[in-house]
Amino acid sequence: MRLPSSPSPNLLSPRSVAINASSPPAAVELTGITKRFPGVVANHDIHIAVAKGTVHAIVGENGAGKSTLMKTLYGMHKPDEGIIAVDGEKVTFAGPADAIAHGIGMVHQHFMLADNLTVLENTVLGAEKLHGIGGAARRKISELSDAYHLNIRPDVLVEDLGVADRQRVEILKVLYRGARTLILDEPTAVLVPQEVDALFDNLRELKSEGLTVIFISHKLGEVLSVADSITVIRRGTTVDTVKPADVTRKQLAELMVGSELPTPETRESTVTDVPMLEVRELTLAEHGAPVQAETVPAVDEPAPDTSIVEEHVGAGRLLLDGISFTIRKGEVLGIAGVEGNGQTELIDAVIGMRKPDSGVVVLDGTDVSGWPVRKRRVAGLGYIPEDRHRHGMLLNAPLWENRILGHVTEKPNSRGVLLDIKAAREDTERIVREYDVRTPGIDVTAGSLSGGNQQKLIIGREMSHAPKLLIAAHPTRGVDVGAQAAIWDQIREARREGMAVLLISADLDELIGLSDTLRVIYRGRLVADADPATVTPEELGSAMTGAASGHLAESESGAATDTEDETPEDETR
Ligand SMILES: Nc1ncnc2c1ncn2[C@@H]1O[C@H](COP(=O)(O)OP(=O)(O)OP(=O)(O)O)[C@@H](O)[C@H]1O
Repeated sequence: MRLPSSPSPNLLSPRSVAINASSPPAAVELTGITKRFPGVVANHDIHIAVAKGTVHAIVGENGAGKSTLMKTLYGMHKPDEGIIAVDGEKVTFAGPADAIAHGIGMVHQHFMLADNLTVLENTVLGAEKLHGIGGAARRKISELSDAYHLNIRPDVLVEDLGVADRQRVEILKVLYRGARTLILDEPTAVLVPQEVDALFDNLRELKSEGLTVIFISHKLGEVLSVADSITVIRRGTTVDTVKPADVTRKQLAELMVGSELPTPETRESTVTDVPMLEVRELTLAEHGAPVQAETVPAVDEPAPDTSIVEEHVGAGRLLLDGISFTIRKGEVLGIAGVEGNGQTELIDAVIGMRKPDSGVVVLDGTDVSGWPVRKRRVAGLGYIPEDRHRHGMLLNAPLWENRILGHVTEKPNSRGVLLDIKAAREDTERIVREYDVRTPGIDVTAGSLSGGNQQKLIIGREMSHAPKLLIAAHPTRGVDVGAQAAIWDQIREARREGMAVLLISADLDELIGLSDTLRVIYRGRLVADADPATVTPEELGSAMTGAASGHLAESESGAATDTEDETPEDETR
């Protein structure tokens, strides 16, 4: 074991936890787990003991082997070596059904809910034998919701729920199936700070009832605040299990990476006067329904009721309601908002995937409103998509083909009208090197990369074309702290050379740290703006829920103050 600085005497080695004979049996104990894939040892001699009634975090770099380990524990992979014990009993799982039968449940990062079904229907689906599909099931759901303060009603439609509620439905589904140990894969990645606090309250509630939670996270501050124990995995193996009180964030990061972390550079403004993207009065109504403007708080009205913050924009309402802004060369415009408030539609309209009902998109002085996606891409638009599995990658295709994706007609991928496979392959090798994509080679499928490494490949691809405008949706979601700092540096470097960036992120530290200008989107409208130099995540979070509007950074108390509505031209001070 090696701690980079000031080792603490209280650090527990994973083995010492595992063999402590006086403790009650661990909820879950993994001993000597090894899992190999072709060309990769994803897990090697893993030792973890998770004490009952605790929250146990698993941290590690992208590709360290966290998801593989959790999938093994959940019966999705069969370990090549090693023992899994649940409540002191050795078990083998042929599949997730076996894991569930032993009280182990998993909440995946990508929710697996059918939007058009109710909470009840989603919950009983595949588990009809437990409590049927009617009254008994409804009662059980209400009981669980009350017992763990999940605040979920059985008869609401999932499509009417916000992200945090959907996550609670996933947790409820797992509890409904009798889980006593819950595995959560990066549960906070999609949540705003207030929602993270609520989730952590739920986790504490579960813990106080004797349940056990194992969660994967890249957010070390959160890990330190909620976990009872933290296991660090590096390059496939457990390097340490520590108590949060015994390590600092920096020590934890260094345990993960095995070296000093890069320090982020200091900021200097590179914003020019040259508009790169001008968006004027973009309006988009939900398809097929009568258009009725959603009332949002006028800047001089009192703050609205925040109890409805997670309500999604409903039928017939405007998904985008007169959105106008300008991003200049060398400027990062960050847009903060609770997911589902128009961010996706805004990106779709700018990139050309969705046609707005009205409004104009001007890229580098040219009106591109009627242009298809491909033409906008060639004109200099780069795109880091929100959902890399749906838009950014072909999971079954090798890395080098994914490098070509979206840039078929551009250099180095093509020469004239012909594909230049050799050059594309060489360039993929370069991206793998420069962006530290951990992979056995460029011929493996993108689907076999860990989530963070997929993201690094997409960023490398998009940055390679030196876009004039980069649309970056959650660019570092699922990416470890070291890679996050590297990606931020890449974006800053390109910005210094004149790239404009439209940044959408649920990570408020990222938004504040990277943006030159900040706007808040709420129910399809830009309702507030803030100075990234002075605004706090809490102030921003509050504006995101519709509780504050206007210019956020001028109030001494930290609460928002109101300003006059602005014209598009003067919006990007
Ligand atoms: N099905 C698979 N086939 C081949 N290789 C795989 C497969 N699943 C994972 N791997 C490889 O195993 C290693 C560990 O991946 P894993 O997804 O467990 O990492 P992780 O720690 O969860 O990373 P991240 O933080 O990026 O999600 C990586 O090198 C990955 O490419």
